[in-house]
Amino acid sequence: MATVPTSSSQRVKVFVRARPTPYFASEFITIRDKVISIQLPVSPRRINQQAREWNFLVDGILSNSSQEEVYAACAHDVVSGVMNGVNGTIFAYGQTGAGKTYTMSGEPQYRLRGIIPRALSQIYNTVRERDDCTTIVRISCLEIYNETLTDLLGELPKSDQGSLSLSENEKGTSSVKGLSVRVADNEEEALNMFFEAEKNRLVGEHALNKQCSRSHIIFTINVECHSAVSASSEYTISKLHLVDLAGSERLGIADHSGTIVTETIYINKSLSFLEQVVMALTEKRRAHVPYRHCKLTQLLKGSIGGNCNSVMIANIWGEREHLENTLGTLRFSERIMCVCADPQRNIHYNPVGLIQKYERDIKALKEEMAMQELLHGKQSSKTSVTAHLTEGQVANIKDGVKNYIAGTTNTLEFNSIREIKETFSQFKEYINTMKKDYQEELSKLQEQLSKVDASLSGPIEEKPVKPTKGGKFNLRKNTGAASPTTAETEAEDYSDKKQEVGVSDGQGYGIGQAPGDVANTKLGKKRISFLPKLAISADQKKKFGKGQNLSSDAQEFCIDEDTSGQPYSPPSRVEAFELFKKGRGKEINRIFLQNKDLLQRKRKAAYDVSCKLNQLKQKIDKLRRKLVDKKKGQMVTATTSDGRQILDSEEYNYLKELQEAKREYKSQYAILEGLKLDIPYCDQYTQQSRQKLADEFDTWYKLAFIGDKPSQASGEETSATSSPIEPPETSRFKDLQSMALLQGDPSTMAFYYAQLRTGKRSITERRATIRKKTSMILSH
Ligand SMILES: Nc1ncnc2c1ncn2[C@@H]1O[C@H](COP(=O)(O)OP(=O)(O)OP(=O)(O)O)[C@@H](O)[C@H]1O
Repeated sequence: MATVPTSSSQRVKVFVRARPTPYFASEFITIRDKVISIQLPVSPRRINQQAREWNFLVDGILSNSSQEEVYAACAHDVVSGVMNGVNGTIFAYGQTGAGKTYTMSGEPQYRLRGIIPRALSQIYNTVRERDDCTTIVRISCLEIYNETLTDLLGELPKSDQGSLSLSENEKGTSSVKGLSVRVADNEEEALNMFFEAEKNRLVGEHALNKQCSRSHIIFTINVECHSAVSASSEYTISKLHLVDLAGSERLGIADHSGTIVTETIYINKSLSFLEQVVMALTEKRRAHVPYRHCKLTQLLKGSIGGNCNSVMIANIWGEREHLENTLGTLRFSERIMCVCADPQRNIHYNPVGLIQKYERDIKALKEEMAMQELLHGKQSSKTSVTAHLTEGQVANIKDGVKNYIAGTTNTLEFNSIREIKETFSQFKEYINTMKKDYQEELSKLQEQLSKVDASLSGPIEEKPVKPTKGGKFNLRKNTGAASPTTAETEAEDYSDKKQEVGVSDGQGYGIGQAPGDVANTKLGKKRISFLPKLAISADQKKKFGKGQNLSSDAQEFCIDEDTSGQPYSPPSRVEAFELFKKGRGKEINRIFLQNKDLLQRKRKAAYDVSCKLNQLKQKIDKLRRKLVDKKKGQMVTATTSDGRQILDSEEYNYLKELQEAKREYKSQYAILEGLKLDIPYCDQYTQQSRQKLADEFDTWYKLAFIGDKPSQASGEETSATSSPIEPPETSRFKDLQSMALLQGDPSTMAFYYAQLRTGKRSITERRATIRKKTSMILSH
């Protein structure tokens, strides 16, 4: 005999409910806690009769218990399990008149309602309490009478209904073709269905019961739960079978006639098949369980034990005349308690989620295979199914590396050796691209520097030249290797021209030895133009006045064909700067404007991309909301009869659009990241060229219009020129001032000009600083 599993959660549970009666055979039936003992009376006609006593241990004995108590003991936990996705079965077994229908359906009074209406109540209470879950409740009710299936909730009257047929899917689960499965949105709707089924069920009169059920009734509640808070593709579908079996008494066919005989045959048959199924289920070694012998066992396949919570209520009628039937019911109880159970949640996946899950599984398996191949040295680039990463995978890795470098993420995930390798190669590619960009920038910068240097007589070490006899200064050109092309060419030119001061070098400066005829710097003497192509007009000259305050050096650079000997004053810095930009500073000004323009374009592009990203974000949010709404809508309508969710074309389009928007968002985000990297870089170049322009202008202006005083050369330093190098604070301040000038605030120039005159800056030092800064940026 099969043994009863120790834990009640691992088997079918049994509760005995005794119908109240004033004639309870207490001398033969004893109830102690969970044990019920039956002692059959000794028959006086039998000899050598052994004492006939049986003890049955069950999960609970409900004697004189209210409907509420019965529900709490037998059904509450099963219904809770159903709400969590675990199937449940509660069925009443017992002889006619023992109270099965009273237990399952109850009486019309609310207080006396049975397990089915109470279960519906518990289900809807739970639905109301849960706001993290969207629940759909579907109801069906089936009657098995004489091996014929009847839909008790069918639209057509019983007489017009064709017979329903049973079918089995590939998993072996039985279903009834054509059975109505109705969605009940609330408790009231569900109770209406229950009452409708009660009304339609077949009831006959029996000697022992005026309202005798001549059929088995299976009332089924399907509960489908979807998460309302997460976009999980997972959901549960569970079913609760509430079964009111026909009376189990073994009545002799001879006791009846006609219809009752047929009914009795069918009832007896189906209940004995049920017993056989139960017996088979308790035998661990038995491979075949005879479910197919009758409709009842076919329909209850998998609902007794297995993965569901099963409870049997054994209804007994404890009067002396029913002792045999009571004994039969308790014996069946004992057997069914040996049926094992392993309750499990019924988790399902919607089709899209399922595809995604399969894709993930396939990917994981491929990676696993690749790892195995690699570990066993069998990696073959052509034969292996995982030989190459897909374009999408490579793009993902590239994005990951970019984000990692930009600091938007701190982790990189790998699923395989190939991904690790690809990540390294993406890093390498990134570094190479950066290196190339920097090299290009470096050569551009060097080119710019050499142009500027050339415009300032090449990479000059400007040295105060010893005053000539006339006390004039010459600029000596350094023809060293630092800027060979321009400088050397020019040096040759100058040697051809005997390096005469005052001969235009095409760059604005006159260089070389001063010819004897310009040794004197008296005003009114003919000078070579410092701005050869922008000769100062007569008006300008008038305005500037005559250079009486100019240094001898400035006088040298200023053109003045007017030899009237009138006093001469320098132009304002604003005016001079305009002239400078068109002449000597043309190239550096062009570079500065070019850098500034590039910076502005990058900033504008970054702004445009940010706007686009915001729009995309809004679109994504909107689509997500639409999908959630759609999903909720689907729960009511878009489901198949077996409870599977259908993805309609609208939802599919939303998903597609969402995917597209996400892809676009990702690519725009990558562009923005690139721009974010570019902007500081361009900004730095703009600042540098701006600074360079300001510096060159200062130098030019001082040399052209103010000049080093001869006293400096002779060692008579003034306070304004006492230090050749400005202290850093002054330098920084000056930088700002120059910037203010360049940013178009000329009204402040007088002030800045005065400030500038307080210190003298070394051009060589400034150039060295610029070069140092440049090399720092490039090596960064
Ligand atoms: N626990 C109970 N308390 C009060 N009345 C009960 C109880 N059990 C059964 N009865 C009464 O006994 C009668 C028979 O009960 P019921 O119809 O539920 O039996 P049954 O087992 O379903 O019989 P059948 O198999 O013939 O349908 C009913 O009138 C019912 O009200």
